[in-house]
Amino acid sequence: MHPIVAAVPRQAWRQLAQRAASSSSTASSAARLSSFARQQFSTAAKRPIPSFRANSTRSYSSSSLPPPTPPRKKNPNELKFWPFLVVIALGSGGYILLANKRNGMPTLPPKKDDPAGLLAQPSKPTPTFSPDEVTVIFVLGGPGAGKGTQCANLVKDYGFTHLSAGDLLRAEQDRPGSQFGELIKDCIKNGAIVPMEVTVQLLENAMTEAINNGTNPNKKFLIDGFPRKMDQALKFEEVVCPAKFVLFYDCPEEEMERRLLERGKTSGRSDDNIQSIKKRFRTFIETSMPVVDHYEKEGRVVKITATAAPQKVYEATRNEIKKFGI
Ligand SMILES: Nc1ncnc2c1ncn2[C@@H]1O[C@H](COP(=O)(O)OP(=O)(O)O)[C@@H](O)[C@H]1O
Ligand SMILES: O=c1ccn([C@@H]2O[C@H](COP(=O)(O)OP(=O)(O)O)[C@@H](O)[C@H]2O)c(=O)[nH]1
Repeated sequence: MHPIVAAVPRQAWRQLAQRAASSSSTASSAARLSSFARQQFSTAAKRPIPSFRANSTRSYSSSSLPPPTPPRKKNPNELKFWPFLVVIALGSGGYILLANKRNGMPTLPPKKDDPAGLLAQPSKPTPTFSPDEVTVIFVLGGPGAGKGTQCANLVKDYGFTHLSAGDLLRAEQDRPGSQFGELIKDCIKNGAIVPMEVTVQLLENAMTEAINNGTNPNKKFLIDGFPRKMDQALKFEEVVCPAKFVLFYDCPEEEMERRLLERGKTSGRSDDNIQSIKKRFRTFIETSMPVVDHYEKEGRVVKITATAAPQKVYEATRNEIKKFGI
């Protein structure tokens, strides 16, 4: 039996035969069709439906030819191919037209001094500051973990310059005429991260100023609350200065929340309220912790438990940074 014949559902054949019987002008043609259908069902039940894949190499000899195909009723659900052909034809035509048009367009002349086009690729920038001359330590931890408190201690004893990314952003937000004021205000209130270009530039400017005005002769910087997102981390180390290591203050959320609500009584900060605090915690977990994990994998994280009293946390900090020659 022909594969298409075998694949026609039994119900369809029956309907076909019945319709033919009722509409046919001669009873004999209806009977012929009906008997043909019966024959097909009985053989179809015995023979498996041929699989095109299994028989793809088989050739039919004339003796094994399938029986004559019965008249085929058009299936209203049958997939129409002509719309696909039209789409393919139109697409190919459009492509050819475009390609021909481009052929006539002028192209950039090859550079004489760069025949291989290597200079066309932007080269990796050299950081503004060399880590051999400038020491950068990133200070990370959740909001309220005590980063600012510990940085103040380190400044006193080690002569670091403390640059808080949050403080720099708040100053830029309040600077008259700043084009980023509104954006920064919005981000801080919602605990979101300000686009890295702004923060990286503010930090680089502050470092340059501290080095140039002689307030930081030993060129040691604590960069507090930064980087809070992977793109910032990569960008800063690429264009400004690679960091020596990361000081990470680890503190549970309940404790940080308690500290921030207490700080909020006097800080005047737009984000030291419970709604903003919750958003900041979320950003910290989702966006900033991956930065810590990244540096941890590189063996560049000094992790300090920040739940004890400030002085105890500071002692732990001193002990740990000794290991990095500080
Ligand atoms: N170890 C600590 N124990 C209790 N309170 C602390 C501790 N460290 C800091 N604080 C207080 O918690 C609040 C948040 O500290 P801060 O240093 O401003 O955190 P961060 O810079 O990480 O946001 C401040 O009010 C600070 O005085
Ligand atoms: O690199 C940074 C650092 C801070 N912020 C924004 O500044 C806010 C306050 O940061 P800060 O470090 O001053 O405070 P913390 O949340 O650590 O208490 C953050 O929630 C962010 O909205 C930012 O966008 N990028």
